[in-house]
Amino acid sequence: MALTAPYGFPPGVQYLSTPVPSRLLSPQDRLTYCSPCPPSGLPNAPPKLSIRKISDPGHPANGQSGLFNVTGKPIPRGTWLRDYVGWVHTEDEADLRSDYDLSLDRRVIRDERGDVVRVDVIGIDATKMGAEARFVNDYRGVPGFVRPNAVFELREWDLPSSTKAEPKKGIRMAVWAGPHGIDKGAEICVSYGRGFWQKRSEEAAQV
Ligand SMILES: C[S@@+](CC[C@H](N)C(=O)[O-])C[C@H]1O[C@@H](n2cnc3c(N)ncnc32)[C@H](O)[C@@H]1O
Repeated sequence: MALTAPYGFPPGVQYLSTPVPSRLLSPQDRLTYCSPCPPSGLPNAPPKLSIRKISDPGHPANGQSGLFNVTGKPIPRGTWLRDYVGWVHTEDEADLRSDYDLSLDRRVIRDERGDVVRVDVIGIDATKMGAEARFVNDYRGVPGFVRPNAVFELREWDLPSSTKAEPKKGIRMAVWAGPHGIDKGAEICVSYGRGFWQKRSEEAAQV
């Protein structure tokens, strides 16, 4: 069944409910990061959010879009808001210029002595495909914000094939209401981390 994209979702971007794996992802990683999550696997019912065009010259993302709380009331702290879905890929496939790519998971691979052999990074890019969470802006410079009101954090649930002897988890990167909750009508803003903006200013200096 074709999914209906929410109002404000760009027609050129594929609307997803479930992350799409790169062909280079291992069968195990596909299962972990790209299995569909049934409604019973969600931490709470999805609160009503809306993608809105920003038309405030004082907003640093003026002219772009953002994601807003339209539940008509504050959203309590710790509420699950949305999963960050997109194209799930290996580190080598990361598009370093992407505005929608984030690190989904890091796995430390050790040898039999316990020494670190390498760290595998799994990324998720919502440039060409994604859902509402791709519209979450960074709080820096946004009028009224002194700190983010939401956070990125992993969540997991038991896959249907999971047993006590062999537990199997599905994992998603998700956006959650921060420790002070989200005010009625407020934009949902996270921190992308200083690294994101540092990289930006280095790129701008090279132009
Ligand atoms: C994941 S997208 C966020 C959604 C984006 N506003 C849109 O309409 O598609 C990340 C991009 O949003 C913009 N952005 C987000 N937060 C910002 C901020 N605090 N200041 C300036 N630009 C911001 C930057 O262009 C950044 O590369």
